[in-house]
Amino acid sequence: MRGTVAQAQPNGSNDPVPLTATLKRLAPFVKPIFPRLFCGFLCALGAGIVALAIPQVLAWLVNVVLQRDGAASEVWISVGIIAALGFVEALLIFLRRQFVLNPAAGLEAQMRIRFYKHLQRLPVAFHERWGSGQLLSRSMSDLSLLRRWLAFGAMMLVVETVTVVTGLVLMFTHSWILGLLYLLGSIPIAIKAYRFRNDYRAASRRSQDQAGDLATAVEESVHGIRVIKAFGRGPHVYEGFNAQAKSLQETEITKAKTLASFLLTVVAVPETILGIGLVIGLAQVANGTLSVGSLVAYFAIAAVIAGPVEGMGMLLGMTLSTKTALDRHFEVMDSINDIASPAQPQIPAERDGSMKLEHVRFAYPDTAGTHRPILADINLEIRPGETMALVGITGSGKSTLLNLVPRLHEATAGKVLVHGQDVKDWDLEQLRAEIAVAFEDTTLFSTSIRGNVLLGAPEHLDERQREALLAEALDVAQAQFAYALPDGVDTLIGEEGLSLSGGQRQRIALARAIAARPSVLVLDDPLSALDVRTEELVTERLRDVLAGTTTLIVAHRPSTVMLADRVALLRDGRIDAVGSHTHLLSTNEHYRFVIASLDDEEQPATSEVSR
Ligand SMILES: Nc1ncnc2c1ncn2[C@@H]1O[C@H](COP(=O)(O)OP(=O)(O)OP(=O)(O)O)[C@@H](O)[C@H]1O
Repeated sequence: MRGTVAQAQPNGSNDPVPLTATLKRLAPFVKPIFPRLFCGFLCALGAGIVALAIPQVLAWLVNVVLQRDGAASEVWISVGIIAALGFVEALLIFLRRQFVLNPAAGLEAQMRIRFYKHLQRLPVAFHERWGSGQLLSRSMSDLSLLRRWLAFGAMMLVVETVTVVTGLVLMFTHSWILGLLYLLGSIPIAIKAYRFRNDYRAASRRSQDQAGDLATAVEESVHGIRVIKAFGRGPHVYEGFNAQAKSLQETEITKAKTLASFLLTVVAVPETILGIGLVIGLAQVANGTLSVGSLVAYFAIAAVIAGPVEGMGMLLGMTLSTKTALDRHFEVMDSINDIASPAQPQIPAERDGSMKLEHVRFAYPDTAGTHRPILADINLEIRPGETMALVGITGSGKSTLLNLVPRLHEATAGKVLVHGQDVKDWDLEQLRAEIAVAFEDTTLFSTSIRGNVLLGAPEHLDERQREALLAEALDVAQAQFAYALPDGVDTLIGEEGLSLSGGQRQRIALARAIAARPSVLVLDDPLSALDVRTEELVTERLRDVLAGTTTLIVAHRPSTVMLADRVALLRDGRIDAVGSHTHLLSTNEHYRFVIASLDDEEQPATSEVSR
């Protein structure tokens, strides 16, 4: 199982980034949409102010109109003004939505695309370390949270603060004693808010990380459903998932309790203050120091700002969750892509088809320094147009070596040369266009057979040429079964090609490598899932195709070895011997051992060994 978030980014929750630093990083994204957000903010502010104006009209109605038995028309005017203010408030709320929704959704999409692009660029080593669920939750739910906060949370937090402050000022204008009383209530709220901020931020980080790990668990169990079922591990996997889901549930409950406890303070303190205020206010009215209208207005203002006061707790929680989401987003965006094109890529003098490894050393990043390097000192030359088989015992580093050629991993030391030029000096895209790869563990995409096979096909080809290429690749890979599928080569294959058999998937993947028309082919045991007869047919056709292509092929079967012009034997991180199959068989003890352990008794090579 890939690393959980704790392994992936150890600084996660222990080294919180200050809020201002996070917002500063968001600023360049917000800048282009700021005018619209600001208009939305003004509308929201206007709506808040209009809401506060209603109690003023109410005070006037009670103090002036009703006190002097005003005409019915004056009462109707007051009612009309209140209704109009209500309408204006609703209109402003509508306009706020109109101003902010589109830009916020646009920003979310833009950041998501940038995130995806960055993920595509990050090296394989990064993806091996990070759980897919973590990346999924960071690209989906974290950015949705940001959109909601921008479109609503951020501006409402400001607007509601302004509303509360304005309300307080208005309270002071009606009665400074009652205003001061209400203001005193903010002291316990501020103390509570400080504690809430710390507790909620920690819980929010934990819950978002746990949700990511849970998504990884779902992804892995869906992906590995066949293995789980076949080994009857359903209950075990369920228990593991259950434990993870419970941990998340507990964190969510902690989060909810933290918020609830804060909201309790936010609601209870003003309510208590209002109770005390009522007693003081009535006493003031009784001794004539406060008008009835002002007392009514005071309570109407309190009713208007009760919502914002309460809402500020929720909005503060939302702000903290969004900050966590942004920190999680930037953690991925800050991951350094250490396998990139050089500043000034070079073009090889001649595309001679050669491939060479000179004193290549490689250790996986997480084992570097603790283990012997997987590849200690590799020296290997593959001549132009030659097919070289790479054999070695399991775990000797064959796949690792192959990954160094298209720079899926970077050699720790030494040089890998393609067409005589160090792969580090190539433009990465050009290098990878030059090399086609087929892995034993095939990955197909949820699109048509045609889409999968022509994935790396040269872009300059016209429709007719592409069709011809598709037909040839399917033919060489013995994947004609594709034509018999319900929609032929346009048949959509399920996620990761699960609707195909292992052998069929391998043949499609092989066809994909062939259709890329590479000058260098890197094949990691691409025939392992084929039956002997099909392998024979593929091998026969592949031999023609490989004739002009420099090929490095990892072989687990003698029949694959037979494809090669020469064989390289990998042992203890070094190339132990290079030569023809028969030469190595007769001269190298370890080669005989490796070949004897390969899994194919039917093939001539094995018979040779056994003879
Ligand atoms: N991402 C990784 N991080 C750390 N170690 C790894 C990683 N991938 C492979 N290894 C280790 O590197 C060694 C070589 O693995 P590799 O897959 O290259 O061997 P191989 O010769 O291709 O094996 P096989 O014949 O079984 O396919 C193994 O010990 C493996 O555990």
